[in-house]
Amino acid sequence: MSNPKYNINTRIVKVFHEDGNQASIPPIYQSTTFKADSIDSLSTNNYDYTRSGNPTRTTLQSHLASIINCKHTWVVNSGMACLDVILSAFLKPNDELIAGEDLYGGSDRLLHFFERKSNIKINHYDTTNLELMKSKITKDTKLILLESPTNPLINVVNVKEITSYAHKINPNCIVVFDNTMMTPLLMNPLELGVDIHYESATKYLNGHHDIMAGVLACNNDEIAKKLFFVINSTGSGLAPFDSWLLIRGLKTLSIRLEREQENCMKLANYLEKLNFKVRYTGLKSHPQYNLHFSQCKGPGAVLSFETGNIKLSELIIKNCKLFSTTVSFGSVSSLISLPLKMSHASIDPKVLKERNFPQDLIRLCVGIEDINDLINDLDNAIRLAKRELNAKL
Ligand SMILES: Cc1ncc(COP(=O)(O)O)c(C=O)c1O
Ligand SMILES: N[C@@H](CCSC[C@H](N)C(=O)O)C(=O)O
Repeated sequence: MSNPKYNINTRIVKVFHEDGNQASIPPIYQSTTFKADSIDSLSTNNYDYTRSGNPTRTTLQSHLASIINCKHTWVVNSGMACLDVILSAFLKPNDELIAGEDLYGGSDRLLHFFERKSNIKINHYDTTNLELMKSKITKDTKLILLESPTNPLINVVNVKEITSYAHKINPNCIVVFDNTMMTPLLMNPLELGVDIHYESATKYLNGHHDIMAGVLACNNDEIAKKLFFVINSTGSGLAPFDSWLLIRGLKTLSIRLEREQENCMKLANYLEKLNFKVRYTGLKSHPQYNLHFSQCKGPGAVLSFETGNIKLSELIIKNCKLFSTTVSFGSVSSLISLPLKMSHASIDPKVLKERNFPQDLIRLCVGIEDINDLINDLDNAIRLAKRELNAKL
């Protein structure tokens, strides 16, 4: 277990490492092989091949264990690789899995790939409905995948209640939590009882949209071993240079998030005043505001809003200049997107319709820019969009 002596804001900056040369910053071990001491042993520090382990990756993993305050972490080459490793490690044909109805599009796509390929039974339910969840979890439920707040509908799930109920019904049920939206600074899913916490480090943890990475965390030795087996066997461990960049990016996580949340809150208030239906856990109008703050320390910096008209939404996005039109979130710069056609386009349109996915939903991922510039950009885009829409009528 990591040393909890320092507070989290100190732990994210203080990287412990030893390289033999007293380098202040952990070096990049850009080497695939490590010389063995003899044919019967590995190198002095137990490395032989970077797929199995690399000192830069080890430094990052220990650093993340200290931030998350957990026993084991593994870093892999994307958030989706985390889910792939988990499903490969724990599911076999005919196993039953429960997941949310509005989980991230890429997760939905991967689950259904496993369903077709390995005959896993996947049931999607409204994970925000605790009673419904309790009625669906059985002793045959092998794995539950939760996300909160969900991307992009910003629904909140009662993680502690669902997890303890699942463990009561089936002590071997693995509850997995995707913490990409919150990061370890705002939420600690392992403390809420989940078995595996994973997140896309491509987002907030790295924060600069220049690497893909994923983090897996757990406290159970057996689970950690099974995860490592797949990572080592398939070679999904994060490369040394990307590990080094992630160590660097992590150091500013706290101050980035602070500013991003502050900006996001102001944008949410601005949009709510314009009478858009705004989904943001920082707003008292969010129906699960209290639940969210009972399990998280902050609202995060992703909001979504409905304009009531898909054309209007498209025109708003088109007219933004400072907000880039792109998928992803968690970067220092602000982004705008239409999830239906972008991040969630991998879900069958028929399924999205069945799940009442709002077609006009705009997602904002808020960065650290000056808030006045962000509000002006959006204000200008909304004004131009309304004018263009009226001209077309
Ligand atoms: C909530 C969530 N989980 C997982 C992922 C997957 O992460 P990555 O893109 O790093 O594979 C994403 C986005 O891609 C996401 O939004
Ligand atoms: N074309 C990509 C889309 C990635 S979406 C990335 C991110 N999670 C988001 O929510 O914006 C794909 O096919 O996965």
